[in-house]
Amino acid sequence: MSFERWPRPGEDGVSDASEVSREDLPLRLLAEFSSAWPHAWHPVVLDEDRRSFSFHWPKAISEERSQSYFERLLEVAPWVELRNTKGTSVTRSTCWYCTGGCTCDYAYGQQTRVTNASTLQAAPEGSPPLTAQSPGTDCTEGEFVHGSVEVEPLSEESLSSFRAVMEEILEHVFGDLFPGLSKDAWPNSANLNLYRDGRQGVGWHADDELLFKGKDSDCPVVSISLGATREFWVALKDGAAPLPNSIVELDLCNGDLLTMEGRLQRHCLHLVPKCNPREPLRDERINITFRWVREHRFRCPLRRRPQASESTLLAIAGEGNLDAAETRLLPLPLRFHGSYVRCWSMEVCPGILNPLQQLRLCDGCKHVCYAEGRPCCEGQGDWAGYWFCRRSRRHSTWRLTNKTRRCSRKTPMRTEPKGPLTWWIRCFTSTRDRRHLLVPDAFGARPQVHQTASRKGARSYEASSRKPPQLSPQCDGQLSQHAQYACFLSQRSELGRYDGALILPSN
Ligand SMILES: O=C(O)CCC(=O)C(=O)O
Ligand SMILES: [Fe+2]
Repeated sequence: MSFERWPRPGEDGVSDASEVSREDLPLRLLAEFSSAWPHAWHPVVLDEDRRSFSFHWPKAISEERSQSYFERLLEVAPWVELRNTKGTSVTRSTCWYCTGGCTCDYAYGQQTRVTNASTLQAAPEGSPPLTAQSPGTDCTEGEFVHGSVEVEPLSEESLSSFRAVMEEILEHVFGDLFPGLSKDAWPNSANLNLYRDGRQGVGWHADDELLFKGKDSDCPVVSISLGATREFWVALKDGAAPLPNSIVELDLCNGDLLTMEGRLQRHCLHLVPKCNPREPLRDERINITFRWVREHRFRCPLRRRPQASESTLLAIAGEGNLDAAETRLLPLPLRFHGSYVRCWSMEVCPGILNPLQQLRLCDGCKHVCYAEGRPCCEGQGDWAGYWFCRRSRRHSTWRLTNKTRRCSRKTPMRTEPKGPLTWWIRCFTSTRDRRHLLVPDAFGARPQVHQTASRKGARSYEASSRKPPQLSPQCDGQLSQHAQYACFLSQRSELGRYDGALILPSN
């Protein structure tokens, strides 16, 4: 599997389903209508063959605004808890919002529906909770199947505050951040998700419901993230399951905006994985996915009304014609190739990790995240045979970055190694003797031990060498035996510190 792009349709045994080109059937990307095109946007998936696109705009919404939206939604949105099959745990909470008099409700999976918050009646005082609809299947993982959904009675006040926040968010996101989209082309609905902590998530699924015509036509979605950072994965669909080695992952942080467009819902699945239980429990995260309902339900009054044919809406829905000004394609900026998927190992660890990923257990974090593993890349050279996930690698960077900032505030952090490199290895242990287990093994000969320092009751030892260290399986085994051992490796040069460390298991 190549990483700068997914296999083309029909290549490497993948399905040969390709789509009509954007030249033949115009489709404009949502990002092109934003105020920050192209500089702020990072492509996540750019697959012209499959007409599938996803772009990420980090920190599109200011921290202050995001915080305010988050707090208000947490309090006033009519959250409905979704549970697992046995009803023993909550997988996430959701609610559904529509504008413009639409009364469509939203189906999570095959049967369960959540009532449209625009049509919910405020309950008279003392009335019992509403039990919403029949049990159903949510998403594609058995784990995310849930039983009947309880909707608490809502006060008139909280319902109208909910609508007010949503209107404000719509105005800011689409009015300010997408000035090129006329108001008639704004999304007319949103699905909201609340993940109370890292134990909640959403399984592999596609937003391909009939309401959005996601299965057989272009289907734009704009997702915004508020609160805690969570991972987001996208993969090519292989039948009903994700193609394991095609997973593209990124972190969605407070205020980030992500688009999914074109036929992505037809060819791909996405997921918000649960966090590693060994990491601290993450705080709440709210996600809002704005969508365009295009096939209203039978009982919805909008079904009978003629559909608006606003030209920018036609352009992002792939329904414009070749001559219309709004649907005429803009050339993509040079830095975007026609075929690209985001590849973390190329971005963060060039030369240290092999870019070909496999879904397997990470030698760093050992997190059984999905299908007994996570996307991992093998180390190169002395690191051959060790597999690391993106988070293991990021975790170690965080430590280095913090330390570097404290030590030399005036020296900017380098992202590329410059000058002669020195490899450093550091271990924390409560027993002085244990450094002898690690350090000679790592550097072969007798290295110089540079520092000993006390850190929360544990000592830290550092050793350096001009040659990359060798961590033998034997040495790794010794590390694993001692819970206090956390060892990491970094490259430093005279001119700065290379942001490229790898972390080993701390127990
Ligand atoms: O939480 C997210 O970022 C994704 C939510 C999602 O996929 C959905 O609502 O369909
Ligand atoms: Fe989704």
